[in-house]
Amino acid sequence: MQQPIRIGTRESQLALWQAHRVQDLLNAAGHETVLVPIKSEGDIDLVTPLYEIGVTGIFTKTLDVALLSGRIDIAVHSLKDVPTQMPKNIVTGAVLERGPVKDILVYKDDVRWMQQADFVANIATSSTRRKAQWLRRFPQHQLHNLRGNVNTRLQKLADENWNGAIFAAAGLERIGLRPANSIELDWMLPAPAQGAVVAVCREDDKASRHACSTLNHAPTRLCTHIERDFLRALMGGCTTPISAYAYVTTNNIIHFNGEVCSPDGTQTLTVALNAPVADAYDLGKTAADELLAQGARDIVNLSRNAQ
Ligand SMILES: NCc1[nH]cc(CCC(=O)O)c1CC(=O)O
Repeated sequence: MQQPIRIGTRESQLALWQAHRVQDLLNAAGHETVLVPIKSEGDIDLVTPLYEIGVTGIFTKTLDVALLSGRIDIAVHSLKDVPTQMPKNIVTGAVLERGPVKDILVYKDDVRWMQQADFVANIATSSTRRKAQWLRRFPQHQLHNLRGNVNTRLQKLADENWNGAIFAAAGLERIGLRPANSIELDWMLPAPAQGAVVAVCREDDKASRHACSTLNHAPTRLCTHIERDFLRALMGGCTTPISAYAYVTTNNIIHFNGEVCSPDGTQTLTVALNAPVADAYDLGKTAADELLAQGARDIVNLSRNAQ
């Protein structure tokens, strides 16, 4: 008898939702599955050599270790948390159809202050990308750090005397926690691969890779590939304000928007390109080359020095 496919997930509510989604899709395709929640960090023996072979992502490391050691067969991640360089021997099994892509502001009371040029709002986010774009638009505002999973962050916002906090719409909507007091930040360019979920497999595990392949959404995979290529080429550690969004229109054209920003929001370079789907695979790289030719390296280095 075949063993059920073991799907590894972190234990946060959002991570569990995403892993259940992968499980439902695999079950619908006729596979037996079991969820394996894995405590992140600390409670697992992280063997040094695994880091040396490139397991680096702070959010994804623990699951990748479990995958490489054979404890699970598939690991489910938010693709935006996955380092652009995948660990050795780990490959993409499927990128699911993308959910909501944009960032939202969850606010207290109201947001009339957004129209008041002299109002000093207190806004919480730990993302350098969100900080930079917010300061570019509202240079007088005060920004505050806000860490933890989305549940923790919502609670902190309720407890603190802030005017609002920034979240990915996908994270809150998936678990049904997007408050009525929230607005989409349509002017904010999202993080590369925001709103996309990936299932990764061991490279040599043909059965799991084959099972995953039916879950793959080709347009999402291509768009997020382009966005992540852009990020990789600009290299950008995870602390650099780099944003990217690619989407397909009905005439099979991919539209790409990318941006690199200084941490204080005063310097920005943007690029907008499009190409037919069939020719778009290297669009992210092309876009990054365009920004590098405009001096993007200097802006990226500002983030390095700011850390
Ligand atoms: N950085 C943490 C993280 N990773 C993925 C999501 C949400 C889901 C997604 O963007 O795909 C979040 C929360 C957030 O950014 O508010």
